[in-house]
Amino acid sequence: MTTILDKIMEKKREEVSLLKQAGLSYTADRTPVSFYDRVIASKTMALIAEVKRASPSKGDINIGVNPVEQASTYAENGADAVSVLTDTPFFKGTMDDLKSVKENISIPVLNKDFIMDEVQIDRAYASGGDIILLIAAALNDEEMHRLYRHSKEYGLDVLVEVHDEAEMERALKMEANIIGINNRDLRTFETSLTTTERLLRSYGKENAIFVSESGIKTQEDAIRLKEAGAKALLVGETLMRAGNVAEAVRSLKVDL
Ligand SMILES: O=P(O)(O)OC[C@@H](O)[C@@H](O)c1c[nH]c2ccccc12
Repeated sequence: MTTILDKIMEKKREEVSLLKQAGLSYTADRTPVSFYDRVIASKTMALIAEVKRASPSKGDINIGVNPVEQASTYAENGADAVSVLTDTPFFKGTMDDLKSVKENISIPVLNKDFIMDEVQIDRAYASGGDIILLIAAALNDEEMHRLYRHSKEYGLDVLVEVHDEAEMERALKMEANIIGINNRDLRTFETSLTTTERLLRSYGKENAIFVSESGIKTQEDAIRLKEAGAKALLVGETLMRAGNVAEAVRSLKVDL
């Protein structure tokens, strides 16, 4: 069965090959802002607030959003990082979104994309990204290790995303210090917060920051995930659709 993740990765392969053909050299001299250090020092559950115009599972979510305004509202109301979707074909985001957001806020910025090659990490670093996403379901161990190491050479934080026990084992084995548990199955789109609860019952004592991702709507959800052992949340759709974004951000920041 070809899943949506397969389709995305296939399309991404074309994008990466064009990117390499273009032969641009990405140069920058900057020190990324650490999300890890911020979470370790925080007395509240950390919030990664996402700029997400559209998605394959939901279609258009908030197509008219101004990414800079949205991200600034996130930052001003206590978000600990902003995630910017930069995939265009499936999520309608761009690298320019990431750059303009970075220019306007000081909290760390996550380059949310489907990374499969070093060149995307070079570009993320040069564009102001502070955190890289590596999706275990989309990469084998050799790729994960290689891309993880490459990110670390720039001083970038890496969020390793898992969805089940086998992927969690792989993330822990490579000593990832920030592990995202995606409540959404990228193959079927089925979303349930019990994914975080189940995985943290088995692995919650391990030495990593666990980020619960996707399908988070209310303060009750945030409290439930805190009780499961998550130290951070990644929230997109709820914030993109909120009538009062500032209030929605504040309601998701709960004490640890
Ligand atoms: O909009 P939600 O349900 O709050 O989800 C946010 C985020 O977790 C989701 O966008 C996401 C998690 N992992 C991903 C990997 C690729 C693209 C997107 C994602």
